[in-house]
Parts: sequence; C-alpha cells; structure tokens
Amino acid sequence: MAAYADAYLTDGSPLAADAVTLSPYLGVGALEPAFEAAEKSGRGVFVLALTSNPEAPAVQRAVNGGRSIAQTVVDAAAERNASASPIGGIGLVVGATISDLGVDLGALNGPVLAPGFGEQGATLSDMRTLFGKSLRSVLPATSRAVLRAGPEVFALRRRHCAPVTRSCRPSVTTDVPRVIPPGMATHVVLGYPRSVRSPAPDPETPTPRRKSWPFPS
Ligand SMILES: O=c1ccn([C@@H]2O[C@H](COP(=O)(O)O)[C@@H](O)[C@H]2O)c(=O)[nH]1
Repeated sequence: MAAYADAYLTDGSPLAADAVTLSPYLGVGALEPAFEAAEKSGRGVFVLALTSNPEAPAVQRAVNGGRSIAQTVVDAAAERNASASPIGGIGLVVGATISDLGVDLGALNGPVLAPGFGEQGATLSDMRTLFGKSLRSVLPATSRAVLRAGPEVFALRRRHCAPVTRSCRPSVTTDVPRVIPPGMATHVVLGYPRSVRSPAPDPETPTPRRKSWPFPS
C-alpha cells in the first residue's frame, strides 16, 4: 500500500491524482499509508463503503460484532476525520442506487462519492431521500451518460434535456443549486437521469437555444 500511496498521492509523482478510490477489504487499517500520504499532500481518498453494484450487499451488509461491514468502514473513516476542519480528506463511496442506506454517516466529517446516476438509474430525488442530512457532503458522479453525448456541452444538453426541457427544469431550479457546488452542477445536470430515460431528440427538430444555465423558468 505504501508504494501505491507514493505513486498516487505524493507530490511530484507522475501518477499523482487529486483523490483515489480504495478498497477496504484488506482491512481499513491496511490503508493507513494512503491515509497518511493523502493528509500530508492535501489529497483525498474515497474508501468503498456501500457500492452501487447489486452483488455488494452480501458482503457490505454482513454483520460482524454487531455492526455491518459498511458501518465499520464508515466509523473508521469518521475516526480518521474527527479532528479535521472544515472537513477531512478520508471520504467514502456510497452508491446512489441503494434504496436504504442502513448506515449512519452523521459523524463522517468527510466527502461521500456517490456513483450511480445516469446509466445506473439513480435520480437526484433519490439522492435527497437517501442521504438526508449528509446531502451537502455528497459528490454525485455520472460517467457514461455524459461521455456518450460529449464532448460539446451544447450537444450534451441537447441530448439530455431537449426536447423535454420542461422535465429538466425541476432539478435545475430546485435541487442542484442547494446541494452541489457550481463546478459540479453542470456535470450533474447534463447527466440528469430523468432526461436520460427520455426519448432521444429528433435531429431534424431544432433545439431552442438557451443562453445560459440554469434555464429561466
Ligand atoms: O459503487 C460504485 C463504485 C464505483 N463505481 C464506478 O463509478 C463509475 C460509474 O460509471 P457510470 O457510467 O456513471 O455508471 C464506474 O467507473 C464504476 O466502476 C460505481 O459505479 N459504483
């Protein structure tokens, strides 16, 4: 783990990243070199806690010593972040496709990376219900739903929001500004799952051009 930490979380390494995802299944303690390297260099890690794939609950919801494995991972990250201000760099991955969290994220004091939007079917309203008070720490992630239409921003918007612009408005005007930092918002809105499920736009029908996001109501 120390070698991985050097490669991905240390200044000057050609592979250094802002943050990496880590699996805790060697034991959370085995990740210590990565935690230390991330803290030292101001980087972050996201430890898998409750993943979005359907096979995950059999392992992550298993109970050991009165706590689920997922809660054990959450608690270890919370302990590591306890004294950090305003927020620690030990984050968790919690899939947005999960219907019932079943873990307490209240003491985490760290970010939550939530994959599952777009292609996997989670919606922004799922996010509000699922994460409750922890919502402000959640970074929603979507990949295929965005990449498939890219790289032009206008093409992305046209694919996902037109000709059903109206159905995109609720997320833009109510959910997003309150929960997602501006830099993230474009990404998330472009992958807004409700629009992913909408019919593909007719290439013959011109899309009304809107000057800027968020769309006027
Ligand atoms: O619980 C998890 C953990 C990681 N992933 C990864 O995130 C992206 C999701 O891609 P989409 O195209 O938005 O579905 C992908 O790289 C997964 O390996 C995850 O989906 N769930």
